[in-house]
Amino acid sequence: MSLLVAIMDGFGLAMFLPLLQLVSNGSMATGERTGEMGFILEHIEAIGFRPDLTTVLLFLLMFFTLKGVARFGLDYYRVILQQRFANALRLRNLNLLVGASYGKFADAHSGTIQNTLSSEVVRVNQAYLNYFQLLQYLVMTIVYAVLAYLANPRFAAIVVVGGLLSNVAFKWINRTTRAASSAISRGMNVYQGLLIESVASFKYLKATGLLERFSRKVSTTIREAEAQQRRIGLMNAVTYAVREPLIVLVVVTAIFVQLMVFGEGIGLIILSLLFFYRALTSITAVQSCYNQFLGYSGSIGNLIAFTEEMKGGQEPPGSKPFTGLRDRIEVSHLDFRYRDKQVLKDLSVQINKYDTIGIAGESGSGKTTLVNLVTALLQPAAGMIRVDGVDVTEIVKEDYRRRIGYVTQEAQVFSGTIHDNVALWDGSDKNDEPVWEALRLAHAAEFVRSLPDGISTRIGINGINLSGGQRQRIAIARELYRKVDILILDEATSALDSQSEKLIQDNIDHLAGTLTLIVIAHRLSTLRKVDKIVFLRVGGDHEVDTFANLLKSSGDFRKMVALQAV
Ligand SMILES: Nc1ncnc2c1ncn2[C@@H]1O[C@H](COP(=O)(O)OP(=O)(O)OP(=O)(O)O)[C@@H](O)[C@H]1O
Repeated sequence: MSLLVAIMDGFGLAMFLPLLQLVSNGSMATGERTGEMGFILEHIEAIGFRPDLTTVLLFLLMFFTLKGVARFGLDYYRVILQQRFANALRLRNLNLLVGASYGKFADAHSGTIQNTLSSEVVRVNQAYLNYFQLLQYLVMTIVYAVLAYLANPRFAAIVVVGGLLSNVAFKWINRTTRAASSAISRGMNVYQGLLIESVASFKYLKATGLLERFSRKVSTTIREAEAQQRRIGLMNAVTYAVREPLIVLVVVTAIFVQLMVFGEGIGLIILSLLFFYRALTSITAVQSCYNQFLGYSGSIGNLIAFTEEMKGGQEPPGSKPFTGLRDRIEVSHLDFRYRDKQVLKDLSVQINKYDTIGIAGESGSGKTTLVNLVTALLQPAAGMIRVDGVDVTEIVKEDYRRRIGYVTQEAQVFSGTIHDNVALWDGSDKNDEPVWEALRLAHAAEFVRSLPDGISTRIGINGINLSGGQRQRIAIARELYRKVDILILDEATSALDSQSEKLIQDNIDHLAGTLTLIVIAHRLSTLRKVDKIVFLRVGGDHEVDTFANLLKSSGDFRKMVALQAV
């Protein structure tokens, strides 16, 4: 399409020569006086048109109309492609993020993820636009150069020389822009990270007066990025500013050489100059597109690095089907370490279907790590976890995890109504009963009923604030609604008052036997009735037994229970 735009434009411009001649002499010159471009007129005459003013004007109009049509197609198609490109980019990276292993995700910098998936995609899209505009202008430059060559080979040589000269001037500008662009991308990663952290820890930072210090760090990063952005702006401004004088310089030189040195006629000079002007405009457009492209090139590097990083950290989806827990989860001789820090050592425990298992131990002893291994979020260094006899790492992870409920320490509440939060937008808007049932089981029905809009009350961001205990009860209700096989309560009762904790405790007792429960608890009293307790110590030592037996056999356990009873 670029080719078509340039050719139609070239043909249209070529019509000015016979027009000039008609106006000044009353007749058209033919042969070498029109240069090699004479073939256009010859063809027009060959198809039966008289070489007069009307024909020339009509064809002039037609060529420029066709150019307009081609230009429309070109621009519109580019927008479509650009949109498609941006979407493909977003979806591909989103899929990579979804498929990434938990370990990879935990190691990644949240600012980088956020920045890459939001601003960097926009910047890369802009780079894409500049890149294709560059190609477009490059095609045009070639066409105009060819037309200029056809009109007068000598001029074509000057176009090439002019282009090469301007290239030297732009080289330095390009280098500076590229460096500034990389610096911006790096700065934006830091900025987004700081922003996320200050939003997540807003209450703490505000209450302790540390928000000031954080915001100072954020503003320094912003200022640095701004300085780099200014450099890019300066380079782009220079590119634009020197463009015109540079073209005029070449044009003036060309006129001078043509008139004074070669004694060329004015008509052909004007036609050649028109092509020159177009070719040089295209060349400088190529230059400025390239410089703008470089301005975003840091983001391309950033995005590619992110994509490669995520690609390298993809979780194998697993191949063995899973339709629900039938018999047991068997943890055998499990070893796990974070780099050189041993967390679990030779741990074996059998979790039968419908069992309730407690995991206890001091802070940092590996309770959460054990659960992450059971849910196959982490891979053991040695040993194995078998689910109904199948290695958990080989099971189709998605199917397996769909059967797992997880209530974490920071109970997840999403921005939406209570109904949305329990049913997670599963399309059951009309039917409230199963949601109420789950709320009842989680002992949340009563407080939900007292809310201004009941089950339709908005919570989370832009909604009402819930207490820590209420959030956890909503989170538990969500898992009960999903009818999972395995429910993991990770410190689920830590934010509850003793009355609510008793209710949840009752619920655990009530749920016990209806699904497989894994309860991580700081308060050992919660684990009094469980079938088995995995008692962990920092460094990997552990004991697995019932509450009563541990009281007898383990001095540490006894001490912890005694301390908590105080
Ligand atoms: N992604 C990680 N990289 C490196 N070390 C980690 C990582 N996650 C946890 N650890 C370390 O592994 C150890 C076990 O952590 P884990 O969160 O499993 O303990 P926990 O018993 O659940 O602790 P708490 O009761 O405080 O929640 C801790 O020393 C922790 O610092």
